[in-house]
This record gives sequence, structure tokens and C-alpha cells, in this order.
Amino acid sequence: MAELDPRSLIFVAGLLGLLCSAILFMLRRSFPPSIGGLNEWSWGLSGMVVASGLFGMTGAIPDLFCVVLANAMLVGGIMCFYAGFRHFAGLPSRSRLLKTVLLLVTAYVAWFTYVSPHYPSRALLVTFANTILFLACTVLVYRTTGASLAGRFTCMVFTGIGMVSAFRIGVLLLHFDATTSVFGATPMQKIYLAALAFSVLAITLGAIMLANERLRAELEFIASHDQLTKAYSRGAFIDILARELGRSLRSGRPLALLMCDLDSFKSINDRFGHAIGDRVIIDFAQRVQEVLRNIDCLGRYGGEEFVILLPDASPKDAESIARRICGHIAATAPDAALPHYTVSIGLAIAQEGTMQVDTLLSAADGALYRAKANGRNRVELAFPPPQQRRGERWAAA
Ligand SMILES: Nc1nc2c(ncn2[C@@H]2O[C@H](COP(=O)(O)OP(=O)(O)OP(=O)(O)O)[C@@H](O)[C@H]2O)c(=O)[nH]1
Repeated sequence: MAELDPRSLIFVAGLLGLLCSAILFMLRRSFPPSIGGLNEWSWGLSGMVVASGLFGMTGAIPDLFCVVLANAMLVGGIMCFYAGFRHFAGLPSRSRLLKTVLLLVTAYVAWFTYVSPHYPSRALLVTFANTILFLACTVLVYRTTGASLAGRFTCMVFTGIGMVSAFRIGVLLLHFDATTSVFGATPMQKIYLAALAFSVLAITLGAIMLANERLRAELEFIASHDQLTKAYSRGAFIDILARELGRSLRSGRPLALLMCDLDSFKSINDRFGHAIGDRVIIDFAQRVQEVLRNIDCLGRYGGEEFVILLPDASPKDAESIARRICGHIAATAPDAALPHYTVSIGLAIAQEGTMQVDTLLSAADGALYRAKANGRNRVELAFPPPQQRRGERWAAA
């Protein structure tokens, strides 16, 4: 720390910021627009780079640039980070509030530069504004992504730089720091500038980790869900079914499977067109969720056929849920543009010995076939025969 003078620290911070903002600007293009925040983070870093450059030219250029504009760019840059995290979290930007605060901070800095020149007063307010922003970022990131590794890392970085800033406020308030300019080589000034330089790098790393984590989650969702209805895709549903069958075998808890098929769907397509047919499929997936419990799982098996897994549902409960689905769907759809439609359901209960995914699926399918044959808009039950002894492994279809 002794060898590092504030001018070198400001230079390092600027260089790191330049590198990081170039990385973020390049990455911005490779992420889909659904991952918000990268734009604001890139601009935030650019603001901090400009601020470092201006601070570094203190003495060589007018105070308007190296003091007033530099501080405004520093606070504005950190504000951009905050706005980026709000965007990332899907929250409104609060840009009007941020702009007003930035204007007030700039006016205050200008006052203590020209009217009543006093470096500690300027440093105090700018550090105070930055501390509030760092802590606001910590809370925001913790609330939205705190449980993930990237979220925890980013929170730690913001907490760290927030604490250094808060400590600087205390030091300035207690007059322990005799700094009279940005280049004042006091220990506090060096610690603060070093923390800022380090945090530029660490915040960029955190932002990239957060964006990557979000991208992975989005890709996983796309891979495991049906695009039209957002229900699980057939493959993902079968994986869940195999897992739940295993759990049911180990715990002895009941498990039920419903196979649902929209009735006479071909005629809906023929009479109203394919687009309305698609909307009916979406409507079914949405309205069926209104009847299901949180632990239940809906999958699109194909076309107008859906599968529903009911963990921990006794045969009586499962039958009651299936009948409620039938009644709910047969009632008028809230969307007046959709035709009236009904659903037939085959219900299979995973009994002791029903250990294979395909056994359960074909039992539900057989029951569905009977529901269609017996007039549609109804529920039929199947109790598949035991195939394997308890203790044998469930096998995926
Ligand atoms: N609009 C739309 N139609 C689909 C989709 N997937 C499958 N279909 C149509 O769904 C219809 C299914 O018809 P069928 O299997 O003959 O059965 P159904 O008319 O529902 O008669 P039942 O099942 O016996 O009540 C076919 O016409 C398919 O083209 C889809 O994603 N969107």
C-alpha cells in the first residue's frame, strides 16, 4: 500500500474499467435481450472509466471537468450499475429519481468547488451517495439472486465496497483524514481508491456470472418445457415421473398419473382454424393449473394430449382432482373467443408393484381410451397390475 500513490490507483482503476467495459460491451451482443442489465452495466463502467481519466488529469484541466464532471461520472456510473441490476431483476428503472439525485450531487459538488471550496465536504457527499448505491445494489442482488453462487459473490463484492465507503464516511466525519485533494496520499484515500479499482473488476465478474446463470436457466427451461403451453416437455415429464416413482417406492407414498386428451379436437381445428386450436391448447394448460396443487406437475405428451403427475395423492384424492379438471374445462372458458371444449381423462394409480414408467403410462392410456369410448368428457380409472416386486428399481420408459 505504501508504494501505491493515489494517481497510480486511479490509473489502475481506469485501465481495469476500460478492459471490463470492453468485455461487457462485447458480451452484450451474445446474450439474448431477455437478459437485461448488460447494457447499463457496460455504460456504468464506461462512466467510471471517464471519471478515472478526468480525476487523473487534476491540475492539468479545469475543475469543471476534473472535479465536477468526474464526480458526476463516478456517481452516474454506479447509478447505471444499480439501474442495470433493476433491469436484470425485471423492476422499473427509477431513472427519474436517479437523475434527480445525480443532479443534486453534481450541484453540491459544484458548490464546494466554486462557491465554498472544500475537498472533504465534496468527498463526504460523493462517498455517501456511492455507499447508498452500493448497499442498494447489495439488497437488490440478494433479493433477486441471493441464493445462487453468482448472486452471493456479487453481494459480497457490493457489501465489501459498501463497507469501505461507509468507513471512509466515518473517517471524514471524525476529521481523521487530512486529505485535501483526490491525490492526498492518506491511508484512507489509498484504501478507498484501491477498493474502487478492485471492485470494478469484481463487479464485472459478478455481472458476467449472473448473466451466465440466467442464460443457463433460460436454456434449461427451453429444453425441458413445451414452447406453446410452457408445460413440461414429454422427455422432461418422463424423467420427473421416473424420479417420483422411485420416491414413491422408497417412501410408500401414493402417486397418481392422469392422461388427458382434448375431445374432438380435430373438429375444433377444422371449424375454427389452427390458430384457435392452438389457443384452446394454451387455455387448457392454463386452466388446468388452477385446479392443480403446487406439487403437481403438468406435461404436454404430444398434440392435444397432456399428462399430469399427482404426487402424494390417494386414489380418492386423485379421482376427485381428475373430476374437478373435467368439470372446470367443461365450464365456459374465460376467453370468449374460444369455443366450448371438453377433456377426457384416464387415471392410473401407482400401486405397490407398478414400478415402471411405461406400465403406468400405458395403464393411464388404456383408461383414457375407455373414457373416449364411453362418451368423452369423463374420467376412467385404471389400476395397473403389479409387475415387479417391491425393492426393484423403477425403469424409465
Ligand atoms: N391447433 C393444433 N392442432 C393440433 C396440435 N397438435 C395436434 N393437433 C391436431 O389435433 C387433432 C387430433 O385429432 P385426433 O387425434 O383425430 O383426435 P380428436 O379429434 O381430438 O378426437 P378424439 O381424441 O377421439 O376426441 C389433429 O387434427 C391434429 O392435427 C397443435 O399443436 N395445434
